Amino acid sequence: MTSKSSEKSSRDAAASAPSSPSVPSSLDEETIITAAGERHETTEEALESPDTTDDLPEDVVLRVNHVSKVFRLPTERASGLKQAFINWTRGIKGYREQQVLRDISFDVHRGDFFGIVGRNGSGKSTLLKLISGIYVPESGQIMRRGKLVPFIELGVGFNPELTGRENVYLNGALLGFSRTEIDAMYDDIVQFAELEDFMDQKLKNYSSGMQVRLAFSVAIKAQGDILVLDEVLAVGDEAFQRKCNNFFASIKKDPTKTVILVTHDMGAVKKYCNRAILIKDGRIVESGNKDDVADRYSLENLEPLSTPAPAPAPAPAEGEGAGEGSGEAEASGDAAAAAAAQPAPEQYPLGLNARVPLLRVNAVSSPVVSSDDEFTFDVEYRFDEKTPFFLTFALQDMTRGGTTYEPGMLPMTRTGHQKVSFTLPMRAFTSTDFKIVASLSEPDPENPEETQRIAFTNNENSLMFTVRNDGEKTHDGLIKQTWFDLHQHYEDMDAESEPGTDAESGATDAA
Ligand SMILES: Nc1ncnc2c1ncn2[C@@H]1O[C@H](COP(=O)(O)OP(=O)(O)OP(=O)(O)O)[C@@H](O)[C@H]1O
Repeated sequence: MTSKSSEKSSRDAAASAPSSPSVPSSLDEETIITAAGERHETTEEALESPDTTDDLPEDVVLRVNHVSKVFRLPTERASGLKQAFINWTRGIKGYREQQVLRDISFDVHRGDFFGIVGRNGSGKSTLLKLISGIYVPESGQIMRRGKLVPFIELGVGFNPELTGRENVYLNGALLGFSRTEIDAMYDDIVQFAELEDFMDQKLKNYSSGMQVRLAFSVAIKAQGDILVLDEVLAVGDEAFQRKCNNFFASIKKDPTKTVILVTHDMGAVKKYCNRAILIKDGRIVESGNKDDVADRYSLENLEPLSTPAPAPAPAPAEGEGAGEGSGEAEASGDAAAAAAAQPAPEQYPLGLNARVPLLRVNAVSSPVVSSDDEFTFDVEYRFDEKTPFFLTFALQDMTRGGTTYEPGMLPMTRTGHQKVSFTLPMRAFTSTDFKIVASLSEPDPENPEETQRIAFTNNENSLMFTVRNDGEKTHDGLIKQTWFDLHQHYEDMDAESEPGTDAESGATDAA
C-alpha cells in the first residue's frame, strides 16, 4: 500500500495539521524496532541493516522477538554536583530498575484476532506501546508489516481546543493518512460515532463518552492493516457497545485485517479472538489456544491466596460414614483408586475431575441487583474425600478487569453433594458486571503452608450477575470503602434421598 508517495502525502497532511500530543511517529508499512532504538521505516532502509522484515514469513504481520522492557524509577535525586559525586562514590544510582517485560516472543498472522490478557500491572499496555513504536525495547526486536492503527490511550492525538471535525483530520494525519484518504473515510467515522450534529463543536465541550466514541471511531474506521486496541470493550453506552461488538464480529471475518486486543473480558476473548497470550509478571505463561488462555486467566485470578488457617477435619457427610462400601476408596484418601472407577479426565468439563465431578456457582437472587440489594448465590459441589479442603470464590469485575472481592480460603466441613450459599450486601459495589468463579483446594502435601487446587469453575459453571444503579454510570464497579460480613449457609443436597437427614439442621455457619 504505502510507498514513498503516500508517505509524502501523509507527511504533508501531518505538516498542515495543528500541533498535538506525541503519538507513535511511524505507523507505516514495514517497521523494525530494535533494542537500540533504531527504527527502519521502509524495506529499503531495513535492508541496509541486519534486521529485515524479509525474514518474516509472508503471512506474519507482527513478530515480537525476545523482547524485554525495563523502566527506571527515580529514587533519590542529587541536589547538586557535590551530591551527585557523593552518590556516585557510594554507588547510589538515583533510580531503581523495574523489569516489566521479559523475553516476550510471539508472531501475529494476517487476519488474526489476537488477544493479550493478564492481571493489572502484568505489562499488557507496555507491550502494546512497544508494538506501536511508542516505547523502545531494552532487548529484542519487533518487526511489523502493514499500517498499524493504535487505540491505546485516550486523548493522545486529540486537541480539546479544536472541533470534532478538525480532530478527525488531525488524528487521521498523525496515523499517516492523506487529506484525500481522510476525506473518503470522514462520513463513515462521524456516522459510526453518532456525532453528526457535534462535529463543529470544540472537543472540550464533548462529554467524556462522546470523546471516547470519536477516538474509537477514528481508530476502527481508519483503513489500517493492524488495529491495536487497549481495553475498548467498555467504550460508550450499551447501544454503542453493541455496535462495537458488531464491528468486531465483522472484522473477525475479514482475512486482510488483523486486530490485537488487550482485554480483561474473557467472554470477548473466547468470542472474537482466534489466538491469545496470557502475561503474568511480564512473561508469557500461556500462548496459543484462546480458550485455554482465557480459562487459565480465570484460574490465575483465583490465586494466590493467603495461607489458610488450619482447617478442622471435615465431618463425614450425613449418611456417608466411613466404611460404607462405595466410599472406601475415597475415604482412605486413595484418589488414584477412586479415579480408576471414574470416567477419563478428558470426559469432565474443564476444571472438574473424578475427585470433584461437580462444581458450579448458581444465582439464588435475581442476577440483576442494585446497590440497595443483597445478592445471594450458592456454590454447589460434590466432594467425597476425608481430607481438609477449602472453598474459594472471587468476584471478577468483567468491565474493569481484575478481582474486586475475594474472601480468602474458607474451610469446608461437609463432604458429599453440598450447596453452600453466601449473601453479600451490594452496598459495597457500584454498577458493573461481575463473574463469580469458585475453586476447591486442599493443603499441599509437600508444603503444608500452601494449598493446591483440586477443581475450579469454568466459563459455563461460573456465574454472571450485574449491579445497576439508576443514574450511575456503568462500569464504575470499584468496591466502595465499606466493610461487610460474609454470611455463609450449608445445604446438604444428598439429604432428600437419605431419610432422617435434616438439610437445615446445624448447617448455618458464619465465615
Ligand atoms: N512509563 C512508565 N514508567 C514507569 N513504570 C511504568 C510505566 N508504564 C508502566 N509502568 C509499570 O509497568 C508495569 C506494567 O504496567 P502496564 O500498564 O503495562 O500493565 P497492564 O498489564 O497494562 O495493567 P492494566 O491491566 O492495569 O492496564 C506496572 O508496574 C506499571 O507501574
